[in-house]
Order: sequence, then structure tokens, then C-alpha cells
Amino acid sequence: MKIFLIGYMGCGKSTKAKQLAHRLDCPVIDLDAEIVAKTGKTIAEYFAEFGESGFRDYESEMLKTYDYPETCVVATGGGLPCFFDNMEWMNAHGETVYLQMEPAALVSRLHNRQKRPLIKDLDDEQLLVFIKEKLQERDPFYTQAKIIVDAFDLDGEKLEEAIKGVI
Ligand SMILES: Nc1ncnc2c1ncn2[C@@H]1O[C@H](COP(=O)(O)OP(=O)(O)O)[C@@H](O)[C@H]1O
Ligand SMILES: O=C(O)C1=C[C@@H](OP(=O)(O)O)[C@@H](O)[C@H](O)C1
Ligand SMILES: [Mg+2]
Repeated sequence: MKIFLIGYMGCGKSTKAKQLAHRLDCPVIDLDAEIVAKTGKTIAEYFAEFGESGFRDYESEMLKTYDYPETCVVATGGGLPCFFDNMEWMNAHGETVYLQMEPAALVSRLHNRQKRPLIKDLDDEQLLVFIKEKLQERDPFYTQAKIIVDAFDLDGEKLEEAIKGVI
């Protein structure tokens, strides 16, 4: 069983994927980290060189060609479900879990913005406006997830509990 964690930047996909994989005693794959490992570039460098559309092409290819172990937890990048047929692909190949969080809570999580090129130049006020707008665009994709979890006060144990019915 592959478990894909999706949701906005800062909702905790990368952190919770590690905790959940630890609890389930299975491997964790962070697709952003795989992109960094494979290209030798940071996400910010990849954006700077190939633009957002180059990044979207590459992350979609990575999603669909990665040699996943039978059972694993996968942290996706925040934008991944919202491009091409990536959301459909994940729903067809595993369980999808949306870590849902309010914009103001997301702002408070996103201190270190330099590694996230879409928000690196925004102050807190601009970031809140940006997130509200983006979430409206992205929510129709995120809410196609099979499971939706409130991510505000989430830890590995609560996440495991929330997905128990499907694993
Ligand atoms: N339950 C939590 N409570 C407080 N901060 C958290 C929690 N989970 C993650 N964080 C922090 O929020 C930030 C974003 O987490 P991260 O896992 O990188 O999110 P994502 O991969 O969804 O962008 C990190 O600084 C992380 O330490
Ligand atoms: O939301 C987005 O468009 C992005 C989210 C990032 O991943 P995280 O959600 O793990 O920060 C990373 O893939 C890239 O900076 C673009
Ligand atoms: Mg992440």
C-alpha cells in the first residue's frame, strides 16, 4: 500500500511522512528530496534554471516513474496534485491523504521560505493573501483525496489513527 500525503506548503507532509513511516515500519519517500538527489540541484535552483513549468514536468515524471516499494509513505510537493493528471494517478495507485490546514496556521509554519521559491520574497502579510488565493485554486484538487485530515495538531499517532480504515 502506497500512502501519498498531499496539501499546501507547510502543512507538514515531509515531517508527518517520516513519523507515519516510522510507525508503520515502512520506507518513506519525499519526492522533493528525490528530485534534489537525482538532479543535484535544490528545488530553488531547479525553479531558477527551468522555471515552474520545467519543475512541474519533472515532478510529474518523478511521481509516475519512481520505483516505489510495495508499502511506503510518500510526501509530495505542495503543488504536485494540481498539475496534469497527478491527482488521478495517485488515487489509482494508492491512498491519498490531504493534510488540511487554515491559511493563518500555514503562515506560522512557513518561517524558512528561502527553499520554497514560490514564496521566498513574501512577508507574512503578503504570504497570507497569497495562500488564501492559492488554496482556492488548489482545494478542488486536494479535496479529491480519499482521506481528509485536520493537520493543525497532527502527529504520527493521530495520522495513523485517521487512515486506519484503509491500511
Ligand atoms: N505538528 C507540528 N507542529 C508544529 N510545527 C510543525 C508540525 N509539523 C511540522 N511542523 C513544522 O512546519 C514546517 C513545515 O513542515 P514540512 O513537514 O516541511 O511541511 P511540508 O512538507 O508540507 O511543506 C517545518 O518547519 C516543521 O518543523
Ligand atoms: O506548493 C508548491 O507549489 C511547492 C511546494 C514545495 O513542497 P512542500 O509543499 O513540501 O513545501 C516544493 O515542491 C516547491 O517549492 C513547490
Ligand atoms: Mg515537503
